[in-house]
Amino acid sequence: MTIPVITLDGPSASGKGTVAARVAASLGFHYLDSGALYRLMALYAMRNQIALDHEARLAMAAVRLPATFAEGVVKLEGEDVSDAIRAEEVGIGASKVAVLPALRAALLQRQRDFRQAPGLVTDGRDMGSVVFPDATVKVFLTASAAERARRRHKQLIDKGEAANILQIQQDIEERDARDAARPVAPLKAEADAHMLDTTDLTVDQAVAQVLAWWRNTAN
Ligand SMILES: Nc1ncnc2c1ncn2[C@@H]1O[C@H](COP(=O)(O)OP(=O)(O)O)[C@@H](O)[C@H]1O
Ligand SMILES: Nc1ccn([C@H]2C[C@H](O)[C@@H](COP(=O)(O)OP(=O)(O)O)O2)c(=O)n1
Repeated sequence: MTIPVITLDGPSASGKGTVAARVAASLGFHYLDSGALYRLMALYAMRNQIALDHEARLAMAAVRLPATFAEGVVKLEGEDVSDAIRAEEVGIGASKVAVLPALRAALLQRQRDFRQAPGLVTDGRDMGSVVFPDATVKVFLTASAAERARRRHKQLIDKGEAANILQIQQDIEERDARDAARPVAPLKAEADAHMLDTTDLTVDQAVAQVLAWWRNTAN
């Protein structure tokens, strides 16, 4: 029997990670935040003075990236970088290294290894299109750019970071444009994905909708 996978793809701050983690907890499934891998690569490059477009060096580093994920803690070379990878400039850097085909290829198997019984919930940009094209349920999550900027702004303020909502919206829109325009694994809704616009939904409502699609497919 193939191990079930639920994929959530979509633009920045649409709520993918929040919904995916909740769905995974509710079903007792594993959870993969694929964006964290791209963020780790960006942080690694920034810390080691590797240019964000140095494809050969970054692809090589991706294969043996000394990173671990355990109980919500992300470590790079043994150091807890869970907060560091969430910084806005690391998100922008992640979107830049994510255009490199060799780096994406180097991360592919690493992501597929997360497909473990009893199942996996994963979020990113190409989970349903490239990494798990045979996923049981595919969801494309969206929200208006203004609502997404508001959410990211609130997240940063709650963490005690200074943030300007207009700057955030501009960064988000630039990042989405780059993620959607790249030739390899661009951000786009698959024909077989369920569309979920969360602009006017609560987290509970979004989670309930994904679980309903899962139950319809699994039974
Ligand atoms: N309906 C909703 N669905 C998902 N997240 C929401 C919703 N409403 C508000 N949020 C909030 O939006 C913020 C951004 O969500 P996050 O999961 O980090 O997005 P992404 O992984 O797409 O970047 C979180 O603080 C989350 O609680
Ligand atoms: N499967 C993925 C996941 C992320 N990326 C890239 C593109 C995104 O702009 C960055 C950061 O992704 P992440 O999901 O962590 O970002 P957000 O939380 O949605 O703002 O990584 C990707 O190309 N493919």
